[in-house]
Formats: sequence, structure tokens, C-alpha cells
Amino acid sequence: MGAEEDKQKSIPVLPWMRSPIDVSSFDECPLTLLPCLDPRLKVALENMEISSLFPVQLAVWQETIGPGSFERDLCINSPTGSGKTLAYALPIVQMLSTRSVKCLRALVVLPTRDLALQVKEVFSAIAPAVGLSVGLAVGQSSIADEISELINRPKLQLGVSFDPEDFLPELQSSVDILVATPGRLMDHINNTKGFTLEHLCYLVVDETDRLLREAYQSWLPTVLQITRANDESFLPCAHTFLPSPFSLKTIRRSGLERGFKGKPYPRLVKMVLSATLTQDPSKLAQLDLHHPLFLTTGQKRYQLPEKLQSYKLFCESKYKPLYLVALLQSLGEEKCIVFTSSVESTHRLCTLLNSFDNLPFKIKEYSGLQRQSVRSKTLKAFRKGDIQVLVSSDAMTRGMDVEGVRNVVNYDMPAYIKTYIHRAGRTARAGQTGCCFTLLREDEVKRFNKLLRKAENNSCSKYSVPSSYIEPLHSVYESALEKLKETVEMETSRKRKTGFKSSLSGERK
Ligand SMILES: Nc1ncnc2c1ncn2[C@@H]1O[C@H](COP(=O)(O)OP(=O)(O)OP(=O)(O)O)[C@@H](O)[C@H]1O
Repeated sequence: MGAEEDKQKSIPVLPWMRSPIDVSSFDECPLTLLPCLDPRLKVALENMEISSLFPVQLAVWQETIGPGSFERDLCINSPTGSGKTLAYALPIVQMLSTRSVKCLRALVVLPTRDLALQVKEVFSAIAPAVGLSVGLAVGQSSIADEISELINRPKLQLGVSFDPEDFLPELQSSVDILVATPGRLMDHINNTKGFTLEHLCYLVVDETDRLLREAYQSWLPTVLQITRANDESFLPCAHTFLPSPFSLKTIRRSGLERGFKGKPYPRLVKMVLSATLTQDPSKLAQLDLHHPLFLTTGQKRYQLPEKLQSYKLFCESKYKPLYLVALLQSLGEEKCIVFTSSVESTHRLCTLLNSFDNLPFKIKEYSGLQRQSVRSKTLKAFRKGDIQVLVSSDAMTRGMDVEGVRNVVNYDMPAYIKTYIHRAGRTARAGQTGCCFTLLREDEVKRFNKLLRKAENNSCSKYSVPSSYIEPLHSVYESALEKLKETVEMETSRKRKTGFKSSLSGERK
């Protein structure tokens, strides 16, 4: 495909996407100059060592708390590490800060557990300052524990007798904001008594392009249908009812009805975000957006962080692991994530690296092949700095924010620019510098150059590992390969045995 065709393809089809708000025209804004910021939230932000808002955060603030006043749904395409989480968390928390009755009013959906945990941390750092509670529905704990965290069963006062005719204790939400993954969200929608989206005012779909591929039990149509049904029951006259303490009626944002015929009057506000937001009309249609406003950064559809330096490193296929080890050694002990193309190669590569004697860093794998508890433990150790090199498959690392990751290595070349963006984006976050290295065979170079041309800030220099790092590794490499072979054989026979045992126990049942 020629450059002209690439350009054509990047022109958005949807009219509202053709005249976006360019986030790069915004500057950082000190908290002291931010209009309408609740002083309690200012203190909470300062406790997080945040003294100003990043451009995307200011742009979103203007469209929500500022003059935009949440009147349109927001589609936000902003580079990795630009601060999208706080961009939606802060205005939602500020908007909900005046509510006195507790019920579930904001739902944030994310594709993975670790990501949901990370986003919950951000909400938890600001929401309590204004008396709001944040819940998590990701399947980290048992469903029973999760339910008791999310649902409050009001206790009847001892000694006071109620006529059951007059009083039926209602289950109420213990949280105002819920961060969830699609699977557990659907579990609660389908099975948890007292769990309701009836009062939902804000829906955030983070990592939208990834989540739109996640059709898990049709979570998105279900959420939209529940909230829409509720929207439609809120005819303007319903506002005249006085809310009783036991049957709460929520009045959602009264969006401008004028000009938006056919849209429910008090509506659910949606915010959708990604560093690689889809422009595909059929995919975006699934979100049923209300008069959407597109916020994006720069001219090109794909943006790499401003302070990211990309490098390509040529190597023979046969010696790739050896080049990787030499590269890691040359980078020193700073935290690094190494990406491979599959869960299997993640496991193999990690095993091989651990078969090298005396490497001066600790290496662990992180992939969808592992149990969640193992993954979470690894991630925790990586955050703490107990592990320096994380060998990872793609699926798990979108949005992951780990302080101190200075380098990312594409051991296997990514097949798509989107993959490159999300992998490289684990470094150079929040305005910091960072490097992304891609190991390439000769026959991959042309394809890689073409792939990178699709992004802005795409300069990519050649990187050579000093031969003094490579030469001494040849003999160690041979013995590491031998050890790998032994480990693979051991693992295969262990799997065969456990497979045999479980098939036997299956027969006994
Ligand atoms: N205003 C701010 N000042 C200082 N640091 C900030 C600010 N906002 C966010 N950060 C930090 O920037 C980092 C990146 O933020 P965040 O994870 O929200 O990025 P993102 O845009 O969602 O990235 P990705 O697309 O990879 O998910 C985080 O470590 C966060 O704490």
C-alpha cells in the first residue's frame, strides 16, 4: 500500500471525527489555576504529588466540568502514558461529590484484572476525599466476598419493631463508583441481588478498541440496554416525584434535548478512551454515543510518546536470544519489559534466559498462560523492583503503568502499529524519557519501517550492541540451550503425568 493510500485510510469516515479537538494545543495547567476544582480534590491530588493537569486532562475537564458540562459523549484518543485515567476519574469524582445518597453512579470497564486494579487505585486516591467509595468487580476475591464489598444490607435497629407491610429493607450499593472487568460485571448483573445499574450516570469504556473485541456475554449491549430502559422510564414528569429514602430515583444529566431528537432526555454520559481508538463506524456504533465529541492529539491517527526513542537492532535469527542477553546487559539494571509474539514463546524465552548463568538481573514471565495469582505476584515484584526483566506476551500489558520502566524490547517484531504503540508505551510515560528496541531479521526490516511510518514521532535509529558484550556469550549460550532442552523435556513429561492423572480422576467421577 502506498503512502497516499495509508493517508486516505487514516482520514476518519465519521463526520464528527473529522473536526476533533486537538489535545496538543493545550498546555499543562497548574491546579491553582484550574477552574471549579473542589479544594478537597486539590489536596488529594497534591498528596499524589500532582501539581498540574496534563493537556488531555485539561481538555477533558473543559468538556465536563468546564463550559462543555458533560453535554456530549467523549471519545478520547491520546498517547500511552498521557494520563487518560485521571482525565476521566477527576471530573467524575468531582461531579459525584455533591451526591448525598449512596448508589452506583459510575461504572468503569477495563479489559484485564491488573488494569482494573490499577485504575481503582487512582479513583481510591481521590474519591474518599469527597466521601465517595470505590468498588472493584474483577474476580480477584470470591464472588461472596465481592458481593459483601459491593452491596450493603441495611441492619434493622434492635428493639424497634417494623410492620413488614410498611418496611422491606432494600439492598443498597456500598459503592458510588465501580471498576470492573466484563466477566465479573456480567456475573453481578445476572446474579447479585441488589446490584443495579439503575442509577448509573457515567459509563467509561477504557481501552475501548480492545474492549469492543471482548464480546463476553454481550456485556456492552446488556449494560446499554439496562441503562436505556431506565432512561426511557425517566420522563420529565418523573422528576416531580419526591425521592423516598428507600426507593431512590436518580435524575441523570439533563442533556440538551434540542437538536438531539430521539435521544433519551436524562441520559447516561459515556467516555471512551484509548491510545489507538478505533475509527471504524460499525465498531463505534456499538457504543450508541450521544452527539460525540472527538479529542485527539496531533495530526496522525497513531502517536508515540514525545520522549520515546525507538531503535532497531539487526540480528541473525539463530543468535536472537544471545543478542537479547547482550542488549539487556548493555542496558544495565533498569526495569525492562521484553515482548514476544505468543504465550508459548514468552515461556520458552523466559526459561532460556533463566538458563544463562550469572545474569545480573532477575527475570520472570508474565502471560495469559499463567494463573492470575501468579501474574499479580509477578507484577507486584516488578513494581517493587525485585524483578528487573519481565518477559511478556501482548495481551496482558495494555495500559500497564509501572514506575521506572526505562526500556522496552520487541524480541518479536509486532505485526501491527497498534501493538507497537501499546508495547512501546510501557515506557516514556508521563513525560519521561524511554527507549524501545526492536530486534529484526534482515527480511523484517522493510515491513518494520513501513509499520512505523504510520505513527507520529516515529524516528528510529540503528542500535548496535558492543561486540565485547556478544563474544563472551557464545559458549554460555550453547549450554543455556542444552538446559532449555532438559527443562522442556521435564515439563512435557510432567504435563503428560498430570494429564494422565486428571483423566483417571475424571473416569472415577
Ligand atoms: N497530572 C499529572 N501529573 C503527574 N503525573 C501524572 C498526572 N496524570 C497522570 N500522571 C501519571 O502518569 C502516568 C500515566 O498515566 P495513565 O496510566 O493514566 O496513562 P494512560 O494515558 O492511561 O496510558 P495508557 O494508554 O498506556 O493506558 C501514571 O503513572 C500517572 O500517575
